[in-house]
Amino acid sequence: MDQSKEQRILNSVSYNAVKGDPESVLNCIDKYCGQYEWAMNVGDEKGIILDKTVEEADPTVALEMGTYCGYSAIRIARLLKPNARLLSIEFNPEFIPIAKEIIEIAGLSEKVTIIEGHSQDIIPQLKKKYEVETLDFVFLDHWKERYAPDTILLEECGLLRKGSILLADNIVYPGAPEFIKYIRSNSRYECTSYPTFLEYMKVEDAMEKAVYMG
Ligand SMILES: O=C(NCCCCCn1ccc2cnccc21)c1cc(-c2ccc(F)cc2)cc(O)c1O
Ligand SMILES: [Mg+2]
Repeated sequence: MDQSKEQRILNSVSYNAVKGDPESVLNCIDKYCGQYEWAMNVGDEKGIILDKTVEEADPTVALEMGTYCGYSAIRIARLLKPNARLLSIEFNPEFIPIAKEIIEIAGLSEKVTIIEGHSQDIIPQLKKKYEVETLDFVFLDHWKERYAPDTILLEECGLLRKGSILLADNIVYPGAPEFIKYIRSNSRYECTSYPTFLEYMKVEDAMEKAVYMG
């Protein structure tokens, strides 16, 4: 059976990246997906917004929804302080071994825990099963129609604290209109929009930052 796009991305990283060097893994994926096969990594342009937001949050515990090949997990984990950790939820089982291998090549396996499942099932388990008190940073990059209900679920599970920072990808393309409606009309969030471009394309997109005020 011929290889998947995600396996070809792993091949390219495995062959071209410098082991233990997260920047070289990110550059390799961006080059491959920019030149050969588009893929839904947050990419190098939106990646800078992600970097800045992670640096602002300086999280001890971070959550990501939508692991895919591990690109944003590497972007986040490479900025984490010692003993800080990233939990990343992925529901598509075929992506998980590929993401694990790419994160391993970046030398960041100790900082990243990939959890297989649907966000709506995993979020309620984070406190007890994954020993999370509250989340300092959340990156939303999974099903766009789940951004709003999962944000509400994070609140209901007591996983957000005063100052928790949420960052959502794809606000314009593919779009997350229900999330925008919810978060911008909710006085408990301070929202900022970052107009940008879709990964590897000259197509407009945006990211939304929402700080939970408790
Ligand atoms: O769909 C996107 N991402 C989500 C993929 C599926 C996530 C599934 N999943 C993962 C964890 C998880 C937990 N619980 C439930 C479900 C879960 C996406 C799409 C595009 C895109 C596509 C086509 C196009 F022409 C232009 C743009 C660009 C992006 O940046 C994206 O992020
Ligand atoms: Mg995305």
